[in-house]
Amino acid sequence: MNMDHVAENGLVLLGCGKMGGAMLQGWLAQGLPPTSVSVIDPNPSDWLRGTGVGINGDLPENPAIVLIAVKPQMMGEALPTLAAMGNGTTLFVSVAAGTPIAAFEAALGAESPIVRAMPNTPAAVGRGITAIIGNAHASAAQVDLAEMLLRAVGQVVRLDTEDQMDAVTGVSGSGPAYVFHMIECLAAAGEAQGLAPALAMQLAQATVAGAGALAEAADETPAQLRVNVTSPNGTTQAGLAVLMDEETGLPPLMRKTVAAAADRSRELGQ
Ligand SMILES: NC(=O)C1=CN([C@@H]2O[C@H](COP(=O)(O)OP(=O)(O)OC[C@H]3O[C@@H](n4cnc5c(N)ncnc54)[C@H](O)[C@@H]3O)[C@@H](O)[C@H]2O)C=CC1
Ligand SMILES: O=C(O)[C@@H]1CCC=N1
Repeated sequence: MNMDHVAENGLVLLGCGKMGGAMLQGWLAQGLPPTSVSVIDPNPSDWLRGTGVGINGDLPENPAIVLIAVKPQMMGEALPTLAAMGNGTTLFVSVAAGTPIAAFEAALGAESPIVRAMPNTPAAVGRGITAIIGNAHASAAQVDLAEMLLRAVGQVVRLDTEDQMDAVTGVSGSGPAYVFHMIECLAAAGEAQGLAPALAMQLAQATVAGAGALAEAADETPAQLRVNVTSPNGTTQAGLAVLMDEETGLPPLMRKTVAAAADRSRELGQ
């Protein structure tokens, strides 16, 4: 099974908001024909209308993949729509935070192949990372198919157990928001030091993007890259003394942040 299988048999996207849209944008950019995509969404965006995909029209009888990207809170309403789809070969892939595989098996039948996935929005520019795990009825070929589809929009990692998904959600699913907030805070701190807002934002944005690119490209660890910036008794050392404080700095704050997101993921799964 490959992308041609998806193009031939069709992909149904249930919910095309920020995450569904980010992935769709990536797939279309990778050459998935818009005519092979059918979106179900009561509130299609202008961007979606301009893509040429099918919107709220006829659905393929046995699509290769049904991708579920509605809010976990909307799942109760959305699942009955799904139950009518697929014939045992259709693979269901859910990106919903919290919602366990068991909830889909209850709605779709325990024999349905299901992959639970946690992507993130950098998928829109092909730089996402998605963690996946299949249920007992997802064949190796079907998990491979999900991986191939998601690899079109970034990296893919496979999990050993479903309960890892809560921590993954706290780190990489929600993670882009932490980084965007860091850009906001860095820019605001620059303004507090007298820089004009636009200049402070340009410096903050380029610094985070550049540091991310360097961290990915370099052979050194992030810890070594940090040391490389830090001259003895220099400016970085003074700044890091605040940021790295084990009681008031980023380490306890990041632990609390990721724990709160992971806890919320567990809560959504109840
Ligand atoms: N936004 C993100 O960074 C990430 C989101 N997710 C997951 O993706 C899912 C969607 O999240 P977002 O895209 O952020 O939300 P969103 O609110 O932007 O998109 C949800 C979409 O579902 C549509 N919708 C509502 N009811 C529907 C129904 N009954 N049938 C079909 N479509 C329906 C809405 O019109 C909307 O376009 C959630 O389950 C979330 O946990 C996962 C990883 C990252
Ligand atoms: O905030 C949320 O619940 C979703 C899941 C991960 C990122 N956004």
